[in-house]
Amino acid sequence: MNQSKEQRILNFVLQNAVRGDPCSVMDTIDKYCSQKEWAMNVGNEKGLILDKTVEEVNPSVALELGTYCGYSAVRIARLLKAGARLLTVEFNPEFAAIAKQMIEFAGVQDKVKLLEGPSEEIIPQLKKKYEVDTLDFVFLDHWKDRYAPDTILLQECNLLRKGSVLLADNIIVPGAPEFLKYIRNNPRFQCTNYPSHLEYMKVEDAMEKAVFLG
Ligand SMILES: Nc1ncc2ncn(CCCCCNC(=O)c3cc(-c4ccc(F)cc4)cc(O)c3O)c2n1
Ligand SMILES: [Mg+2]
Repeated sequence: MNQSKEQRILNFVLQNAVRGDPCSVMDTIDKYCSQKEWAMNVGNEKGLILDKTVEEVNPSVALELGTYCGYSAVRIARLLKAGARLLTVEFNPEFAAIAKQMIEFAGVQDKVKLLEGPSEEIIPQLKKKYEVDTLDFVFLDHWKDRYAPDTILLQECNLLRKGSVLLADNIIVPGAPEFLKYIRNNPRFQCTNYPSHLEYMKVEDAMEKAVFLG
């Protein structure tokens, strides 16, 4: 049974990155995906926008929707202060298994909780099952047509507080037009667009930051 692309990415990291060094893991994934096989990690250019946003928010509780191989989970977790945690949601069991190993190899497993399942099922469980009060930061990187309904669901579940920050990937490619329409016309959010490029490509992409005003 030949390996999946995601298994090849993980193996390349296990063989070439430095165990316990998150930056080494990120750089090794970026090297593989820019030189050998493209993959939908947020990448280093949009990754810097993610870094700046996480550093600005300095979240105690962060949520990521769409873990994939764990690249952005490692990227976010490495910046979290002592005691802070990242909950990351992935519904593809094969990707979740890869991400778990990636997160452990990077040495950030104590800060990350990987939740397997669709966002629409996990979000309503966050308060009771995962002891979340409110979310300081949310990174949206899952199905692009789930960005808007899940933003509504987060509000319905009282998971956002005044100042909670959402950051959405892929605003241009693949695109999240319904989310943009919803969030930019909603007076309860203050939006900022960050032009960038699709990971590992010269194609234009962008990220959108939305601060919940309460
Ligand atoms: N509801 C729910 N709950 C939990 C979940 N966990 C996973 N999923 C499903 C997520 C499926 C992957 C999402 N990501 C993307 O599709 C994506 C695509 C591209 C891209 C592709 C081809 C191109 F030619 C150009 C750009 C680039 C990106 O940066 C992307 O993030 C879930 N869904
Ligand atoms: Mg993405």
